[in-house]
Amino acid sequence: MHHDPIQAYAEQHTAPEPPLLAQLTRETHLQTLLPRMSSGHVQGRFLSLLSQLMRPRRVLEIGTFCGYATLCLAEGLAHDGLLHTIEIDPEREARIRRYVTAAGKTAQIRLHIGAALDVLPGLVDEVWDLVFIDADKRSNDAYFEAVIGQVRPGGLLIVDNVLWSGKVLPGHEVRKSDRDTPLVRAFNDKMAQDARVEPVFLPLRDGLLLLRKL
Ligand SMILES: C[S@@+](CC[C@H](N)C(=O)[O-])C[C@H]1O[C@@H](n2cnc3c(N)ncnc32)[C@H](O)[C@@H]1O
Repeated sequence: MHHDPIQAYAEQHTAPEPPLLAQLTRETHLQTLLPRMSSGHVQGRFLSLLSQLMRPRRVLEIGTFCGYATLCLAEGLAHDGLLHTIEIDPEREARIRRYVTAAGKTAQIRLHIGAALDVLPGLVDEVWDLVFIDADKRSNDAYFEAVIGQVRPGGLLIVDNVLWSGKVLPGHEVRKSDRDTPLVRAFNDKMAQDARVEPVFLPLRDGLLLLRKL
């Protein structure tokens, strides 16, 4: 995890990872095939910071995986706040619930197992303060369009992996079989022009796109 010296330096000068999250990272590396999908130390503290600055009443996460970002985004919830998180893979459920319980957040975190576009219609009455889009990347636009009408003005959407390992850059040649890269690119380009949001593209880790709803 510390092969990149800039990453190591950033971690050493960021608030420490809470012990429960360090334990979740270890377990994710030992027990899952794609541990890199999980948010890590610096990105996690950044999500926590945004949550604590905003004090959101309603948070939505699309793509839970092991629940690392879920716990970070829940750190700043208002006293009556709720976080809804959606994960398609039922094999993730037991671990997520175990860590939500260990964090003492069972009353504040609602886990939905299912495909995001099937679950979201059941959440149409919510008004989102903070949304984290981090599921199948080719669907970024579908998730954005599904939720943008429910984000309050001044609310924030965060989209992860918008650098897509650098494959979005103009110089990168996209293989014919690669259906994701053109869609990640198209979504990023659309957001740079979209009058509904003010975008800030942060090259943190695999790229975080911050979108403030106007
Ligand atoms: C990058 S991981 C999420 C990481 C997590 N947000 C974090 O930062 O720690 C993406 C997750 O989205 C899930 N996923 C993929 N397609 C989905 C869909 N259509 N609906 C909901 N979840 C989906 C995958 O099973 C995977 O666990």
